[in-house]
Amino acid sequence: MKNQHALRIFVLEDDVWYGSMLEHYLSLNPDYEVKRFESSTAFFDQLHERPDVVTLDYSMPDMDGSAVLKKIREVNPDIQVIIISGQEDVGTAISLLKNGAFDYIVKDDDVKDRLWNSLLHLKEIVGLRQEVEQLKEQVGKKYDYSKFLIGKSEVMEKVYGLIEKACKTNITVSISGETGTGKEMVAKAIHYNSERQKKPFVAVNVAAIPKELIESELFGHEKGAFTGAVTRRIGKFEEANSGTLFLDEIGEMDISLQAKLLRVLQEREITRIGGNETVAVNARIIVATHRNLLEEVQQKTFREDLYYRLIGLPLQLPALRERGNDIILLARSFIDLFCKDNGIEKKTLSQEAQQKLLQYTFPGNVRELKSVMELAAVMADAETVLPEHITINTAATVNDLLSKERTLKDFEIHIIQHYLDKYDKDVLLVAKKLDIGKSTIYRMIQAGELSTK
Ligand SMILES: Nc1ncnc2c1ncn2[C@@H]1O[C@H](COP(=O)(O)OP(=O)(O)OP(=O)(O)O)[C@@H](O)[C@H]1O
Repeated sequence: MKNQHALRIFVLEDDVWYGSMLEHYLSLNPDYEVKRFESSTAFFDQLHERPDVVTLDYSMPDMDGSAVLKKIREVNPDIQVIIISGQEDVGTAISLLKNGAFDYIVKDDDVKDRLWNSLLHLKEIVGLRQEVEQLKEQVGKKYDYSKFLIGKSEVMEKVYGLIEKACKTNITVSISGETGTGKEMVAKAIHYNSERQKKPFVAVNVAAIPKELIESELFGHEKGAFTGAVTRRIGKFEEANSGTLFLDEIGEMDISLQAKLLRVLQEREITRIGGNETVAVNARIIVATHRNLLEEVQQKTFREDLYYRLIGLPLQLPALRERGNDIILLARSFIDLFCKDNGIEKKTLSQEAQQKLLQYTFPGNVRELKSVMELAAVMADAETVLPEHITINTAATVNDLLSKERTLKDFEIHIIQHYLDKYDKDVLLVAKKLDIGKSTIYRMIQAGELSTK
């Protein structure tokens, strides 16, 4: 069976007897896989197999040792080379070591021992290097999904799976989700974990730019293209070249501009406003919307052809209220972050405060939770955040309540809960305000449908 962690050694030695001796000797170590070559030509033919180490006879008849070393380093600088030389020549040895040889061993009586020790040393280095590579890979994974994006719920795990797929190719990604669910963060996670990570990530919020300016913002303009265009300006498409262009709130794009965007995406080139020259576009596109674009297509406010161009890999971000215990993970992380940034002592989240958070529907999603937790960290004087430190914007709850389709029973529960929250859990007052029997409320509390914490 092949030993996955074996050190792969190529022995390049024209002296058959000497080479066989080295091959036999090194093969005694079960952690070494040894291959022997008698000519440089045969050796270079097999170099694509990427040995970890080469033991190189300095005086090969078909190519001199320095040239072999140079060529190996050009092909793959990770391959370590141990020179084995018939003569002790300090000048040559130094020059070879300077040029990247790992060791220089003279063919004398000690050659086997020295080679053995040198390889042990090297194996340690190669092992460490592999370990570093593996750790880097793990850190890389952690970087995107746990440092940036917090959440372990099943729904978020699915999102991570899609992000991983999106990172591997240039496919257009369309992210949808309510406001504050982390659409921009996801777009960044994709960019910074894709091959384009070292190139620019350029975000444009389509809704935030006046209609008249968006075209020049995206495609740029030439000097004098319109009043106020005093200099030539490149647009976001050009700025994001080789990188990623994130078009946020794409559903807000004016229908006439949609036609222009479609043309750019089809032809992969832009023309700056007022210009004739075309410029190739190589930006990866990620779009986001809080709207249901398919509905917009049906209502003819979004072009169907553009919709199909942009849909690519659809990634639906769940609302915070669908992420279960992620609310607590996020809440804790926001408190920690806030305390750290402001140099105040760490605070913990009491059980009751956690319950209060879990009962709220967070229409503003993660963004809202973040500001609620920052305020809570300020309000809590001691080291524990209690329910009274958590200020929930009840007006938003009503809006959210009515904007969602629910069963009548669900509406009932949410409305009564909203009133209980608003009136400090005063059941009698709530019963009076809603004109319902207090026993109805008590029964629902007992059934666990309502909370008085
Ligand atoms: N999973 C997450 N982990 C940590 N922080 C998050 C997460 N999701 C969102 N956030 C934070 O919530 C805030 C809102 O995120 P972001 O701006 O990405 O949301 P959005 O969906 O793009 O919002 P909008 O719809 O308003 O454009 C940011 O401060 C972001 O750092």
